[in-house]
Amino acid sequence: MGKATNIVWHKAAVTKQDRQLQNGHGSCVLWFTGLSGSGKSTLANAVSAELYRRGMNEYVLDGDNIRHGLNRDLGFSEADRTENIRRIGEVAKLFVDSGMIVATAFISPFRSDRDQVRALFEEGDFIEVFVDCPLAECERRDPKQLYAKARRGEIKDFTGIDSPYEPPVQPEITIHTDLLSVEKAVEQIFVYLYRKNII
Ligand SMILES: Nc1ncnc2c1ncn2[C@@H]1O[C@H](COP(=O)(O)OS(=O)(=O)O)[C@@H](OP(=O)(O)O)[C@H]1O
Ligand SMILES: Nc1ncnc2c1ncn2[C@@H]1O[C@H](COP(=O)(O)OP(=O)(O)O)[C@@H](O)[C@H]1O
Repeated sequence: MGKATNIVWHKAAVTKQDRQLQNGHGSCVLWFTGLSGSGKSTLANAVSAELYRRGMNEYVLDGDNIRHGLNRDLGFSEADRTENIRRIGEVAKLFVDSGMIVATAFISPFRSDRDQVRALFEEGDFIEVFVDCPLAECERRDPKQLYAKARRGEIKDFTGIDSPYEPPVQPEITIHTDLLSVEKAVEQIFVYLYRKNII
């Protein structure tokens, strides 16, 4: 429950359906979740670039970037990660309402937080994409050298090392990035979007 009282929802003159009709495609959130280095940002951006190339309305919300602005007041405690994901869920909902296909790239390690976000959306609008990659491979990639720092004890509460990651139970899409190329993974996501008549 929010803190404010005496607020009344204002119905918009232009609806999500109006925008989808004008755009010629549906809107949804592709919610990429997985360990650091699993490939969330790479895939979110690759999908987004291909949607853009085909003339569709898309946007990427990325953990590292959002934490520089909107969520700069949040750290990596359990409570802060929960608040981080709650806010992004609300932002993603606005994007979906605006008729966009939005790709989010957040570790979002807690199942209950992801389920809370799912509950904000209409059936079918929330597409959980599990970027499944073994910790050993993420650590081998270590694109930002963060695992190395975490192993040396220079970063505390690092996901997969000393902070938990709860894998999705029934994600709409699972991508094994240790086995599949980026191109094939993008193809897999496009097949899903076509099959669901979103694009
Ligand atoms: N302690 C700790 N644990 C995990 N990740 C850390 C941490 N400290 C910094 N980073 C960097 O922050 C990125 C994760 O931010 P997110 O907003 O996606 O995290 S969360 O969803 O709130 O758990 C994450 O980005 P990705 O590597 O792209 O996942 C890291 O670069
Ligand atoms: N099949 C793949 N899918 C996604 N990323 C891959 C794949 N194979 C190798 N990589 C590499 O793994 C790293 C993943 O980093 P990034 O996308 O930033 O992950 P995350 O956003 O999950 O932290 C990149 O350097 C990327 O080039």
